[in-house]
Amino acid sequence: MSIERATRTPVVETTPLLEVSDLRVRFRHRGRQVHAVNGLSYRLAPGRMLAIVGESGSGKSVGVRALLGLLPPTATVTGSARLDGVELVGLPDKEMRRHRGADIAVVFQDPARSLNPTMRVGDQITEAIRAHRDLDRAAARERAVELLRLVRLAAPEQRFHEYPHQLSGGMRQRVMIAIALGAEPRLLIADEATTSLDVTTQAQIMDLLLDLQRRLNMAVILISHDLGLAASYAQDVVVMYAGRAVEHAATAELFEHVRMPYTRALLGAIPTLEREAHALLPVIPGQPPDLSALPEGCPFRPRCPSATERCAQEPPLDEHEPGHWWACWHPVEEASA
Ligand SMILES: Nc1ncnc2c1ncn2[C@@H]1O[C@H](COP(=O)(O)OP(=O)(O)OP(=O)(O)O)[C@@H](O)[C@H]1O
Repeated sequence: MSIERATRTPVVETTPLLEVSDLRVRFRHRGRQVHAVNGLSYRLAPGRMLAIVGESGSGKSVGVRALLGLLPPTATVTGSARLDGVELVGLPDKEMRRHRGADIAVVFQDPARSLNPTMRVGDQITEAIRAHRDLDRAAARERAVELLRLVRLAAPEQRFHEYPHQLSGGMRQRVMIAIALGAEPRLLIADEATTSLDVTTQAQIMDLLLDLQRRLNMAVILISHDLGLAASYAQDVVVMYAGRAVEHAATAELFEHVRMPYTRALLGAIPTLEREAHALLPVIPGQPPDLSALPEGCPFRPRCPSATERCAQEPPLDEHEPGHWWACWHPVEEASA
Protein backbone atom coordinates (compact mmCIF):
# COMPACT_ATOMS: atom_id res chain seq x y z
CA MET A 1 0.00 0.00 0.00
CA SER A 2 1.48 3.35 -0.84
CA ILE A 3 0.93 6.86 0.40
CA GLU A 4 -0.23 7.66 -3.13
CA ARG A 5 -3.18 5.41 -2.48
CA ALA A 6 -3.80 7.17 0.79
CA THR A 7 -6.84 9.06 -0.37
CA ARG A 8 -8.60 5.89 -1.46
CA THR A 9 -11.97 5.40 0.21
CA PRO A 10 -11.60 2.61 2.78
CA VAL A 11 -13.46 -0.52 1.83
CA VAL A 12 -15.34 -2.25 4.60
CA GLU A 13 -14.10 -5.77 4.20
CA THR A 14 -15.40 -8.62 6.25
CA THR A 15 -12.71 -11.19 5.45
CA PRO A 16 -10.39 -11.02 8.45
CA LEU A 17 -6.87 -9.75 7.96
CA LEU A 18 -5.92 -11.26 11.29
CA GLU A 19 -7.48 -14.36 12.78
CA VAL A 20 -6.27 -15.36 16.21
CA SER A 21 -7.58 -18.62 17.54
CA ASP A 22 -6.89 -20.45 20.75
CA LEU A 23 -3.61 -18.59 21.22
CA ARG A 24 -1.73 -19.70 24.34
CA VAL A 25 1.46 -18.36 25.86
CA ARG A 26 3.21 -19.92 28.84
CA PHE A 27 6.38 -18.66 30.51
CA ARG A 28 8.84 -20.71 32.51
CA HIS A 29 9.46 -18.50 35.51
CA ARG A 30 11.29 -19.50 38.70
CA GLY A 31 10.35 -23.15 38.34
CA ARG A 32 6.67 -22.36 37.68
CA GLN A 33 4.57 -22.07 34.56
CA VAL A 34 2.93 -18.67 34.10
CA HIS A 35 -0.19 -19.06 31.93
CA ALA A 36 -0.22 -15.54 30.49
CA VAL A 37 -2.47 -16.14 27.46
CA ASN A 38 -5.05 -18.91 27.68
CA GLY A 39 -6.98 -19.57 24.50
CA LEU A 40 -7.26 -16.07 23.09
CA SER A 41 -9.42 -15.79 19.98
CA TYR A 42 -10.48 -12.77 17.93
CA ARG A 43 -10.67 -11.51 14.36
CA LEU A 44 -9.74 -8.21 12.80
CA ALA A 45 -10.86 -6.98 9.38
CA PRO A 46 -8.70 -4.66 7.25
CA GLY A 47 -9.24 -0.95 7.88
CA ARG A 48 -10.67 -1.44 11.38
CA MET A 49 -9.40 -0.45 14.78
CA LEU A 50 -9.72 -3.09 17.47
CA ALA A 51 -9.12 -2.13 21.09
CA ILE A 52 -7.89 -4.81 23.47
CA VAL A 53 -8.72 -3.75 27.00
CA GLY A 54 -8.44 -5.28 30.45
CA GLU A 55 -6.75 -4.85 33.80
CA SER A 56 -3.01 -4.87 34.19
CA GLY A 57 -1.64 -8.38 33.75
CA SER A 58 -4.58 -9.65 31.68
CA GLY A 59 -2.26 -10.63 28.83
CA LYS A 60 -2.88 -7.76 26.41
CA SER A 61 0.77 -7.11 25.61
CA VAL A 62 1.93 -10.72 25.69
CA GLY A 63 -0.93 -11.60 23.33
CA VAL A 64 0.33 -9.17 20.67
CA ARG A 65 4.02 -9.78 21.29
CA ALA A 66 3.30 -13.40 20.40
CA LEU A 67 2.14 -12.20 16.95
CA LEU A 68 5.35 -10.25 16.52
CA GLY A 69 7.76 -12.94 17.69
CA LEU A 70 8.90 -10.57 20.44
CA LEU A 71 8.73 -12.91 23.43
CA PRO A 72 11.73 -14.14 25.41
CA PRO A 73 12.99 -17.73 24.98
CA THR A 74 11.24 -18.70 28.23
CA ALA A 75 7.90 -18.39 26.38
CA THR A 76 6.07 -21.23 24.63
CA VAL A 77 3.43 -20.16 22.12
CA THR A 78 0.74 -22.48 20.75
CA GLY A 79 -2.52 -22.04 18.87
CA SER A 80 -2.90 -20.03 15.72
CA ALA A 81 -2.56 -16.44 14.50
CA ARG A 82 -3.03 -16.06 10.77
CA LEU A 83 -2.21 -12.79 9.09
CA ASP A 84 -3.72 -12.77 5.63
CA GLY A 85 -3.56 -16.55 5.67
CA VAL A 86 0.08 -16.76 6.86
CA GLU A 87 0.48 -18.64 10.12
CA LEU A 88 2.63 -16.57 12.48
CA VAL A 89 2.81 -19.06 15.34
CA GLY A 90 5.91 -21.20 14.95
CA LEU A 91 7.31 -19.08 12.13
CA PRO A 92 11.13 -19.31 12.04
CA ASP A 93 12.87 -16.18 13.38
CA LYS A 94 14.16 -15.11 10.00
CA GLU A 95 10.71 -15.18 8.39
CA MET A 96 9.15 -13.52 11.42
CA ARG A 97 11.65 -10.66 11.14
CA ARG A 98 10.59 -10.23 7.52
CA HIS A 99 6.91 -9.93 8.49
CA ARG A 100 7.62 -7.75 11.50
CA GLY A 101 7.89 -4.21 10.30
CA ALA A 102 6.79 -5.10 6.79
CA ASP A 103 3.29 -6.50 7.42
CA ILE A 104 2.88 -5.78 11.12
CA ALA A 105 4.43 -2.83 12.88
CA VAL A 106 4.27 -1.81 16.49
CA VAL A 107 4.44 1.44 18.43
CA PHE A 108 5.19 1.08 22.14
CA GLN A 109 4.45 3.33 25.09
CA ASP A 110 7.84 4.93 25.53
CA PRO A 111 9.19 6.60 22.39
CA ALA A 112 12.23 7.89 24.31
CA ARG A 113 13.36 4.30 24.87
CA SER A 114 12.41 3.02 21.42
CA LEU A 115 14.39 5.68 19.52
CA ASN A 116 18.16 5.69 19.22
CA PRO A 117 19.30 8.84 21.09
CA THR A 118 22.53 9.11 19.06
CA MET A 119 20.90 9.12 15.61
CA ARG A 120 19.04 11.88 13.81
CA VAL A 121 15.35 11.00 13.58
CA GLY A 122 15.34 11.26 9.79
CA ASP A 123 18.13 8.69 9.54
CA GLN A 124 16.20 6.34 11.81
CA ILE A 125 13.15 6.54 9.56
CA THR A 126 15.32 6.17 6.43
CA GLU A 127 16.91 3.02 7.88
CA ALA A 128 13.52 1.56 8.75
CA ILE A 129 12.31 2.17 5.19
CA ARG A 130 15.41 0.65 3.61
CA ALA A 131 15.18 -2.43 5.87
CA HIS A 132 11.97 -3.39 4.10
CA ARG A 133 11.98 -1.64 0.75
CA ASP A 134 14.37 -1.63 -2.13
CA LEU A 135 14.95 2.13 -2.30
CA ASP A 136 18.24 3.99 -2.66
CA ARG A 137 19.25 6.35 0.14
CA ALA A 138 18.02 9.51 -1.60
CA ALA A 139 14.60 8.06 -2.38
CA ALA A 140 14.30 6.66 1.15
CA ARG A 141 15.18 10.07 2.63
CA GLU A 142 12.58 11.74 0.47
CA ARG A 143 10.08 9.19 1.63
CA ALA A 144 11.07 9.74 5.27
CA VAL A 145 10.25 13.46 4.95
CA GLU A 146 6.95 12.49 3.30
CA LEU A 147 6.19 10.24 6.28
CA LEU A 148 7.04 12.99 8.76
CA ARG A 149 4.57 15.16 6.91
CA LEU A 150 2.00 12.35 6.94
CA VAL A 151 2.25 12.07 10.73
CA ARG A 152 1.72 15.85 10.86
CA LEU A 153 5.06 16.83 12.32
CA ALA A 154 5.52 20.54 11.74
CA ALA A 155 8.58 21.60 9.67
CA PRO A 156 9.44 18.01 8.64
CA GLU A 157 12.56 18.94 6.61
CA GLN A 158 14.02 20.64 9.66
CA ARG A 159 12.94 17.93 12.12
CA PHE A 160 14.52 15.30 9.88
CA HIS A 161 17.96 16.52 11.04
CA GLU A 162 17.15 16.66 14.74
CA TYR A 163 17.95 14.19 17.50
CA PRO A 164 15.20 12.61 19.67
CA HIS A 165 16.06 14.78 22.72
CA GLN A 166 15.23 17.89 20.67
CA LEU A 167 11.62 16.73 20.28
CA SER A 168 8.72 16.67 22.72
CA GLY A 169 7.14 13.37 23.82
CA GLY A 170 4.27 13.81 21.35
CA MET A 171 6.68 14.59 18.49
CA ARG A 172 8.78 11.53 19.34
CA GLN A 173 5.67 9.37 19.23
CA ARG A 174 4.86 10.82 15.78
CA VAL A 175 8.37 9.82 14.70
CA MET A 176 7.76 6.29 16.03
CA ILE A 177 4.55 6.14 14.01
CA ALA A 178 6.45 7.35 10.92
CA ILE A 179 9.01 4.57 11.47
CA ALA A 180 6.19 2.04 11.88
CA LEU A 181 4.58 3.24 8.63
CA GLY A 182 7.90 3.05 6.77
CA ALA A 183 7.21 -0.36 5.30
CA GLU A 184 3.50 0.28 4.76
CA PRO A 185 2.25 -2.37 7.20
CA ARG A 186 -1.21 -3.84 6.89
CA LEU A 187 -1.51 -4.04 10.65
CA LEU A 188 -0.29 -1.46 13.15
CA ILE A 189 -0.21 -2.33 16.84
CA ALA A 190 -0.28 0.58 19.27
CA ASP A 191 0.65 -0.86 22.66
CA GLU A 192 -0.30 1.80 25.23
CA ALA A 193 1.20 4.17 22.65
CA THR A 194 -0.40 7.29 24.13
CA THR A 195 -0.33 6.36 27.81
CA SER A 196 2.70 8.47 28.73
CA LEU A 197 1.40 11.58 26.92
CA ASP A 198 -0.70 14.41 28.33
CA VAL A 199 -4.41 14.35 27.50
CA THR A 200 -4.25 16.89 24.64
CA THR A 201 -1.28 15.21 22.94
CA GLN A 202 -2.92 11.83 23.50
CA ALA A 203 -6.02 13.01 21.63
CA GLN A 204 -3.88 14.39 18.78
CA ILE A 205 -1.98 11.11 18.40
CA MET A 206 -5.21 9.09 18.52
CA ASP A 207 -6.80 11.36 15.89
CA LEU A 208 -3.71 10.82 13.76
CA LEU A 209 -3.90 7.02 14.14
CA LEU A 210 -7.58 7.05 13.24
CA ASP A 211 -6.94 9.21 10.20
CA LEU A 212 -4.06 6.99 9.02
CA GLN A 213 -6.10 3.87 9.59
CA ARG A 214 -8.87 5.22 7.37
CA ARG A 215 -6.68 6.74 4.68
CA LEU A 216 -4.33 3.76 4.38
CA ASN A 217 -7.06 1.16 5.01
CA MET A 218 -4.75 -0.24 7.66
CA ALA A 219 -5.91 -2.40 10.54
CA VAL A 220 -4.97 -1.14 13.99
CA ILE A 221 -4.85 -2.94 17.33
CA LEU A 222 -5.05 -0.49 20.19
CA ILE A 223 -3.87 -1.97 23.47
CA SER A 224 -5.07 0.10 26.34
CA HIS A 225 -6.27 0.00 29.91
CA ASP A 226 -8.26 3.15 29.06
CA LEU A 227 -11.84 2.20 28.28
CA GLY A 228 -12.67 5.81 27.39
CA LEU A 229 -10.00 5.77 24.69
CA ALA A 230 -11.28 2.45 23.35
CA ALA A 231 -14.86 3.71 23.28
CA SER A 232 -13.87 6.94 21.52
CA TYR A 233 -11.66 5.53 18.77
CA ALA A 234 -11.98 1.80 18.20
CA GLN A 235 -14.66 0.18 16.08
CA ASP A 236 -14.36 -3.16 17.86
CA VAL A 237 -13.40 -4.11 21.39
CA VAL A 238 -12.00 -7.28 22.94
CA VAL A 239 -12.11 -7.42 26.72
CA MET A 240 -9.43 -9.68 28.20
CA TYR A 241 -9.32 -11.35 31.56
CA ALA A 242 -6.68 -13.81 32.76
CA GLY A 243 -5.31 -14.26 29.27
CA ARG A 244 -8.64 -14.86 27.53
CA ALA A 245 -11.06 -12.81 25.50
CA VAL A 246 -14.19 -12.71 27.65
CA GLU A 247 -16.29 -10.30 25.57
CA HIS A 248 -15.93 -9.12 21.99
CA ALA A 249 -18.22 -6.91 19.92
CA ALA A 250 -18.44 -3.73 17.91
CA THR A 251 -17.78 -0.81 20.27
CA ALA A 252 -21.28 0.65 20.40
CA GLU A 253 -22.83 -2.79 20.90
CA LEU A 254 -20.36 -3.68 23.63
CA PHE A 255 -20.74 -0.52 25.66
CA GLU A 256 -24.52 -0.22 25.18
CA HIS A 257 -25.29 -3.89 25.79
CA VAL A 258 -22.60 -5.10 28.19
CA ARG A 259 -23.15 -8.78 28.84
CA MET A 260 -20.07 -9.93 30.67
CA PRO A 261 -20.05 -9.14 34.44
CA TYR A 262 -16.32 -8.44 34.20
CA THR A 263 -16.82 -5.76 31.52
CA ARG A 264 -19.56 -4.21 33.59
CA ALA A 265 -17.30 -4.23 36.64
CA LEU A 266 -14.57 -2.54 34.60
CA LEU A 267 -17.00 0.16 33.48
CA GLY A 268 -18.50 0.55 36.92
CA ALA A 269 -15.07 0.82 38.51
CA ILE A 270 -14.08 3.96 36.63
CA PRO A 271 -14.44 7.03 38.83
CA THR A 272 -16.18 9.87 36.98
CA LEU A 273 -13.36 12.35 37.45
CA GLU A 274 -10.87 9.91 35.97
CA ARG A 275 -13.25 9.11 33.16
CA GLU A 276 -13.24 12.75 32.18
CA ALA A 277 -9.49 12.94 32.46
CA HIS A 278 -9.04 9.78 30.37
CA ALA A 279 -6.70 8.52 33.04
CA LEU A 280 -8.46 5.27 33.47
CA LEU A 281 -7.10 2.62 35.72
CA PRO A 282 -10.20 0.75 36.83
CA VAL A 283 -10.11 -0.88 40.21
CA ILE A 284 -12.35 -3.87 40.74
CA PRO A 285 -12.56 -5.37 44.21
CA GLY A 286 -10.49 -8.54 44.60
CA GLN A 287 -7.40 -9.68 42.79
CA PRO A 288 -6.92 -11.09 39.30
CA PRO A 289 -6.00 -14.79 39.53
CA ASP A 290 -2.46 -16.03 39.97
CA LEU A 291 -1.50 -17.00 36.43
CA SER A 292 0.71 -19.81 37.68
CA ALA A 293 -2.21 -21.38 39.60
CA LEU A 294 -5.34 -20.61 37.59
CA PRO A 295 -8.58 -21.76 39.24
CA GLU A 296 -10.84 -24.30 37.56
CA GLY A 297 -13.75 -22.85 35.59
CA CYS A 298 -14.38 -19.18 34.91
CA PRO A 299 -11.33 -17.22 36.06
CA PHE A 300 -13.51 -14.25 37.13
CA ARG A 301 -15.59 -16.49 39.38
CA PRO A 302 -13.98 -15.50 42.74
CA ARG A 303 -14.70 -11.78 42.05
CA CYS A 304 -18.02 -12.13 40.25
CA PRO A 305 -21.27 -11.13 42.00
CA SER A 306 -23.26 -13.43 39.69
CA ALA A 307 -21.14 -16.57 40.16
CA THR A 308 -22.84 -19.89 40.85
CA GLU A 309 -21.69 -23.50 40.96
CA ARG A 310 -22.11 -23.70 37.24
CA CYS A 311 -19.12 -21.33 36.88
CA ALA A 312 -16.83 -24.12 38.09
CA GLN A 313 -17.06 -25.14 34.46
CA GLU A 314 -15.34 -22.70 32.11
CA PRO A 315 -17.86 -20.91 29.85
CA PRO A 316 -16.87 -20.87 26.17
CA LEU A 317 -16.56 -17.61 24.21
CA ASP A 318 -19.60 -17.97 21.95
CA GLU A 319 -21.35 -15.63 19.56
CA HIS A 320 -24.59 -15.41 21.54
CA GLU A 321 -25.98 -12.55 19.45
CA PRO A 322 -24.88 -11.60 15.93
CA GLY A 323 -21.45 -9.97 16.25
CA HIS A 324 -21.45 -10.18 20.05
CA TRP A 325 -19.35 -12.85 21.75
CA TRP A 326 -19.15 -13.43 25.48
CA ALA A 327 -17.88 -16.12 27.81
CA CYS A 328 -20.32 -16.28 30.70
CA TRP A 329 -23.05 -18.55 32.05
CA HIS A 330 -24.82 -15.62 33.72
CA PRO A 331 -24.66 -12.65 31.35
CA VAL A 332 -25.82 -9.26 32.55
CA GLU A 333 -29.52 -8.83 31.79
CA GLU A 334 -30.36 -5.93 29.50
CA ALA A 335 -32.47 -4.18 32.15
CA SER A 336 -29.68 -4.12 34.73
CA ALA A 337 -26.91 -3.38 32.20
N1 LIG B 1 8.91 -12.77 30.59
C1 LIG B 1 7.94 -13.11 31.41
N2 LIG B 1 8.09 -14.11 32.31
C2 LIG B 1 7.09 -14.44 33.14
N3 LIG B 1 5.86 -13.88 33.15
C3 LIG B 1 5.66 -12.88 32.28
C4 LIG B 1 6.67 -12.43 31.36
N4 LIG B 1 6.16 -11.43 30.61
C5 LIG B 1 4.89 -11.24 31.05
N5 LIG B 1 4.60 -12.10 32.04
C6 LIG B 1 3.34 -12.19 32.76
O1 LIG B 1 2.28 -12.32 31.84
C7 LIG B 1 1.11 -11.69 32.35
C8 LIG B 1 0.49 -10.83 31.26
O2 LIG B 1 1.35 -9.71 31.02
P1 LIG B 1 0.99 -8.55 29.99
O3 LIG B 1 2.17 -7.64 29.98
O4 LIG B 1 0.54 -9.13 28.71
O5 LIG B 1 -0.23 -7.84 30.70
P2 LIG B 1 -1.00 -6.55 30.23
O6 LIG B 1 -2.45 -6.92 30.20
O7 LIG B 1 -0.41 -6.01 28.97
O8 LIG B 1 -0.75 -5.60 31.46
P3 LIG B 1 -0.19 -4.11 31.53
O9 LIG B 1 -1.35 -3.23 31.17
O10 LIG B 1 0.22 -3.97 32.95
O11 LIG B 1 0.96 -4.04 30.57
C9 LIG B 1 1.53 -10.90 33.57
O12 LIG B 1 1.11 -11.59 34.72
C10 LIG B 1 3.02 -10.89 33.50
O13 LIG B 1 3.61 -10.89 34.78
